[in-house]
Amino acid sequence: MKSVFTSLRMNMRITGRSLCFVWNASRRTMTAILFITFLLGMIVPVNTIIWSRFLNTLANINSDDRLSGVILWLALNCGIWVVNGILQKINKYYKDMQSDYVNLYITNMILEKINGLEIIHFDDPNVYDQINKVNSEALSRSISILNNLVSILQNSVILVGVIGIILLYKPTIIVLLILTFVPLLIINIKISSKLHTIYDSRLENLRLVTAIKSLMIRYENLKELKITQMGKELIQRVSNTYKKYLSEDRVIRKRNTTIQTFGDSIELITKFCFTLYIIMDCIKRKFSVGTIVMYINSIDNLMQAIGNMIVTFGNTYNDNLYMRTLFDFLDRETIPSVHGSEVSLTDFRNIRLHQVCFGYPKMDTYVLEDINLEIEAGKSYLIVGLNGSGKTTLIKVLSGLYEPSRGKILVDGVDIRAFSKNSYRGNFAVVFQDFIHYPMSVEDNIKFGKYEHKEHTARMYRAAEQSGAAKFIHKLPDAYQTQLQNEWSDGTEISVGQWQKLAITRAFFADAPITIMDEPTASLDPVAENEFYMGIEELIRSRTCIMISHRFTTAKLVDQIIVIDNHRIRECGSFEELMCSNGKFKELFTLQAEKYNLGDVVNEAKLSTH
Ligand SMILES: Nc1ncnc2c1ncn2[C@@H]1O[C@H](COP(=O)(O)OP(=O)(O)OP(=O)(O)O)[C@@H](O)[C@H]1O
Repeated sequence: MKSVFTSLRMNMRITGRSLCFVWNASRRTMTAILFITFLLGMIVPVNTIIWSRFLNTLANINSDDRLSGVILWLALNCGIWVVNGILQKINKYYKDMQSDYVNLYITNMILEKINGLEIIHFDDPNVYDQINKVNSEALSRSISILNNLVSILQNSVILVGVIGIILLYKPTIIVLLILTFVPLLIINIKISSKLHTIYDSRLENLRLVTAIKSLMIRYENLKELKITQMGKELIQRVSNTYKKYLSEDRVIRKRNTTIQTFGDSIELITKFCFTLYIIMDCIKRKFSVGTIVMYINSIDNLMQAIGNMIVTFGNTYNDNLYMRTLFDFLDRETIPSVHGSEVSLTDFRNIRLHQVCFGYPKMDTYVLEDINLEIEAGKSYLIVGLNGSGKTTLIKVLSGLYEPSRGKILVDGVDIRAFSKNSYRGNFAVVFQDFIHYPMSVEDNIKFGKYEHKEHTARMYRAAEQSGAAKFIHKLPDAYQTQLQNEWSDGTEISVGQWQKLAITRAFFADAPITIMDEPTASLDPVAENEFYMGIEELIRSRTCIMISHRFTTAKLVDQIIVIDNHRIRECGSFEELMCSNGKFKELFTLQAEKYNLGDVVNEAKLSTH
């Protein structure tokens, strides 16, 4: 019993919060809907009375002068239906508009929340399930919540009206009728709850199916899919998942249809019994035809209103299950990225990582262990190490995307936890390995590096010259205005290396105090790579720059090389120092130089270190 009350209280709380959402989405439209719905609800009992008057007048007709009374009641009845039709149409218009407003309101809140989440939240698969659910159902739930609200209001008004009429006749009928419907209400709620649990358990698998479907229509995936001919296998996997649920759904639907048919039959039999009782009783008490019809219609309306209310409560319960997920998601605790003091690194002296350890969630080992490192303003760094050694993780921690699990990061002695995350991150321009391909124009792809400087078009041209992107951009159909990607009208596809040049240009455009590039030349041809490094010499000298690269030709350009091995910093020093120390860097460098037949470079390095 206690759990029923807890559940009821929780549902009422959720319904209350949902109503606030609907109300806040557009108060004006909602006021119009409430007013019209109230009028529509009033029409039913009023019309019942009018119709009974009409029948009574008709039954008593015995001279011509009574005909005008009949016509009047009939005209009133007709007028009510016309008004009813007009109000229904106006209400539909407002309801459609309000559903859109609610959808927009909820979608905005979801997106704001997603935007406010930290990367660490996205390491949890439950977050994806939650986001997928709240996103995909936002529109249908907005419509449903609104319809339920309107239905509850309209049926409440009808109930009050017809209960008023029936009270004049026999109050006990109302109690009996309501009792008949209680089991139906419970069955309805049970069905909704069960369905929700079943659908919730499918979320991750359905998300996977959606991921496979979108994978199959992504342009960059097509070539590999055609060569490997894995399309059929992917279709099979999608189809198997659906088939599994289809057979589950068949059983559920069969059972629900049986229960609902049984419920409907009970409802009809109850209605027949009450109608029969009223007719017999009214004849015995010598009531007029109009009055008998009025009571029968009232019972009919009352049953219909209660039936509607039950369906609506079932739907509301269902919506509440969705809204609970939504509210849980919106209430997820996040530290606002603007929390803390502002920081600008335009004239910082150093950033120090002090005994920093970091492990991703769900991992019981550290990816970075005991990192002690000093990044000095104006110097350039190269981070090298084997795959998976923790290089990218180091820059994610350094740029404030993840907080260290242990240890601290200090800017000129001040712990970065004192700064607002947004403000601290704003000091970095980072070219990640998996940079974004914005489905927009070249100009947008560059200016998104620092959109508050979007008016600085000369800076965009300069950045494109520095990165070496300007040459290919000029050859595009609309140069900087060219829409990128084939899947959009007038879209142009560019090569992987050209995308990379755009990502680099974006970082240059940002002109941040610290520039970080993770494998910036991975997709560039040797000429482009050479041009790139010649082009960035000035950049490297003019600001703090950190690069990650497996190509050791970069090593001589930078002030310091940081060697990460097995999640720890093993060596740190200039090219000459590391070549002297006969450590990991020299081993890797020699290996690469020999492989690419760069013997001269090795010899030169050997000479310069002696
Ligand atoms: N989001 C994540 N969640 C869990 N583990 C992760 C995550 N990102 C990376 N890792 C793990 O952390 C380790 C270090 O990854 P990282 O990307 O830092 O390596 P890297 O040195 O940059 O490698 P590469 O040279 O291949 O780019 C790897 O073992 C990787 O599997």
